[in-house]
Amino acid sequence: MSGHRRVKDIDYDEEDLYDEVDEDDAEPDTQAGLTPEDQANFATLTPVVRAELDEAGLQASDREIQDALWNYYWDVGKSVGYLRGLRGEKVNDSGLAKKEKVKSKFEEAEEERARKAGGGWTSTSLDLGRPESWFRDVTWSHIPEAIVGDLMPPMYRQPRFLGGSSKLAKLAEERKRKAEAAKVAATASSLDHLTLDGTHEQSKGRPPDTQPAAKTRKYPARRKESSPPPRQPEPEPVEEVKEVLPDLRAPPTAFGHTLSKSSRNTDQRQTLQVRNILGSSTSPDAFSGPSPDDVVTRSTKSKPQKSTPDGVNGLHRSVDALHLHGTSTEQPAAQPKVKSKNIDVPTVWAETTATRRPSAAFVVIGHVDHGKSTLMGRLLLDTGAVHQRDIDRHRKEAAEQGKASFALAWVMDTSADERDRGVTVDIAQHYFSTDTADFTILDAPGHRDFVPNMIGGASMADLGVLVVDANQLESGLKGQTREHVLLARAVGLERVVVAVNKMDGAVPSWDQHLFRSVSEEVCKLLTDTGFDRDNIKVVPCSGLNGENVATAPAADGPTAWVARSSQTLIAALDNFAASTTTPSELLKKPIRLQITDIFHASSQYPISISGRISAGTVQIGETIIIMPSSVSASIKAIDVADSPVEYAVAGQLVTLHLTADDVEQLERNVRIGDMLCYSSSPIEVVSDFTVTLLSYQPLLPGPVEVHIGRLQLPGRITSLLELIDADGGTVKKKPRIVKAGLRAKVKVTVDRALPGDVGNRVVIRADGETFGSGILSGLGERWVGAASGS
Ligand SMILES: Nc1nc2c(ncn2[C@@H]2O[C@H](COP(=O)(O)OP(=O)(O)OP(=O)(O)O)[C@@H](O)[C@H]2O)c(=O)[nH]1
Repeated sequence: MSGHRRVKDIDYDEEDLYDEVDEDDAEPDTQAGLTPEDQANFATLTPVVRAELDEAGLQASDREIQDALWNYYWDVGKSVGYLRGLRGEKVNDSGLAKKEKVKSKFEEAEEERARKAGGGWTSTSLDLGRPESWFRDVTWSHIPEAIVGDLMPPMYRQPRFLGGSSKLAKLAEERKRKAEAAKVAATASSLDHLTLDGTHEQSKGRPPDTQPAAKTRKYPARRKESSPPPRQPEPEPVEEVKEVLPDLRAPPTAFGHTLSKSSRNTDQRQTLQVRNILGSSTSPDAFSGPSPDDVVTRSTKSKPQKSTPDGVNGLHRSVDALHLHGTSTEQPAAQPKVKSKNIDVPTVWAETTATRRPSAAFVVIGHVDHGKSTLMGRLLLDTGAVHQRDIDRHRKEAAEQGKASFALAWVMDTSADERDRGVTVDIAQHYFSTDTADFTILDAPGHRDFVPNMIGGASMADLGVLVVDANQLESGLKGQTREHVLLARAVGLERVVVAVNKMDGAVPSWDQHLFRSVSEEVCKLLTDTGFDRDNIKVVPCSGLNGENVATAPAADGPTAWVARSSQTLIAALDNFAASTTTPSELLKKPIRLQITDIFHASSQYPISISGRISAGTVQIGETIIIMPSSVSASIKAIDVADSPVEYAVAGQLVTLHLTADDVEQLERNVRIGDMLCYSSSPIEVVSDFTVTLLSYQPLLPGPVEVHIGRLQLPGRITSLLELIDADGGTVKKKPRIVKAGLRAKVKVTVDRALPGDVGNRVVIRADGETFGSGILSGLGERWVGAASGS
């Protein structure tokens, strides 16, 4: 249990704010910190599980039952199953007949390998499970590599739950495990096939000419992270040759030898030749260098670099950046020249204001399943951004999976994972236009496991659309409705449209009283969190049926009051878009863009990144650097809302198509959360900073997660500097603890290089909860390690 969780459970009084806190005395009460909903669930479900165990003639303590319920998200069946398993093992331990467990092929292979390796310990001898499963239930993110390398096998059974792992995390883990097992099997079989010494079995599947063609990877291939450096494959153990079979096949090619790295490869000459072409005759890995094709392509492409006085080719500017920050680990590459039109963007932008359509980006927030994705699918359908035939296709596919009601949501939830789970995982970005304005939708996940993605999405938005299920307000107020509202304010959003959704499902349908009470409660929550009442618009609607989304509902029947007195969701958005402007001073500042996505947009562009420009302007042909690595690149093309433009300004969400002489170097050094800037005015890269924040939970020095937009870093609160009042005046220096609801200045140290500016919005989280948020008010020591922070 982390320090923060302990602090949450401390029953302290005002005195404790300034006196010593003995953490050892602060033993948690296991029930403390539970929401009333959790407690109600325990109260109702514990007897149900007990009854099922009684039926099976088994006993369990309340604590065991509740631990199981907590872990399995109140799933009675799974909890009973777990506890039965637990009891079954105890019976076996006490000497009764033990059931023979049928071993999977994977387990058998693993045991065999362990036995051959001669280790004194096998996974079954102590029944510890496989090493990769020891920490499966532990929701550690960001384990420093050094620690991972030193992990020792625990000499006790790793509990199968109580690690705080969520159901979703388990699902994902299970899926990943299956995929890895399939990959291992596939790799093994293809390596068998490449063992060209006559010892392998004949293929048992289809003959080669009937094997399905390998799938080629199609663009766009969006990636969430930059490509990891090529891994050195581990040498495969060479199996004993037991029986020599007649070799009926053609001799292997040199490439085949190199690929299989067979120790029985007799054609050393050919293999060496290949390695020489690759330029690494000493390399143990044939793929650690560029391919022969790459070598040929590069030799025909490479031209001598021109050095220009303004440093457009990037060399001296990048070197400057290296001196300034000491974070780059590699020499910056000279940039290919991309022609810039040298547009005076701030002036042109000001001159064209009158002719531009209003535009805004909004983040869709709210509790899980309150209908965010469905409502956005509806908006896209009703504004013509997606076609009815696409929805029909989604409906058919969704119906095949027994999820017909998710057809509209599938417009937003495009990944297989999201569709399987029925929840949004990452931020989806879509565009639509109304008669008067252009919009970008950032659909945020509602589930608490994906709050970091929600923070990233909200940081890119001009306004929020809070979707509330009219019939489930309570669950939302206890869950992510409240947290999302808090975070939306924390990242600086000031305006919000509340969509009181699923009004069709109210009893009675479109109940006006229900709408009034829901809107009053939500408005109170918003104003209590700091939103101005004038900046809140509330509309009743049904995303599923489309009533009051793009068009007003029927003027008679249950929706008559809506048609009479409420604006549509689109009208509310149009109003806000009309008042969305970017201050002209912001355009004159140096460029700042936090990278929120990295991908290959097309074969034309080696690497593309997207994000919101928070200050300054960019135009085609400019050379930029990416911090903390200081790697430089040229802007080859720019897209705004999927359309090509010549320049873009602060406030816009853009995709920049980048190029560099050394694209691999660029790819290696760009990561989500990095900042794009000019080398002439680079962002500081620090290892600690001061944040002026409002605390939502009691704060003590200890480990935390730092969120700045899409950047998420492990770190720790190293000191509580002072408590302050609303005007920033000092109330108390060096408090021992910051009570929830107080303002404070706090020093935070991060474990990786942090590119940051004073004024950035910072969210501090720990244990999956938000502990405070505020503004970066002081930069600390410059980061001196590698840019990756490893
Ligand atoms: N009756 C009714 N059901 C709706 C409405 N909107 C959404 N639903 C249903 O609510 C369920 C959840 O909808 P989603 O759109 O996936 O909810 P979400 O808020 O996006 O969920 P996450 O992405 O997981 O946060 C689906 O079964 C929808 O069909 C509505 O207006 N009326």
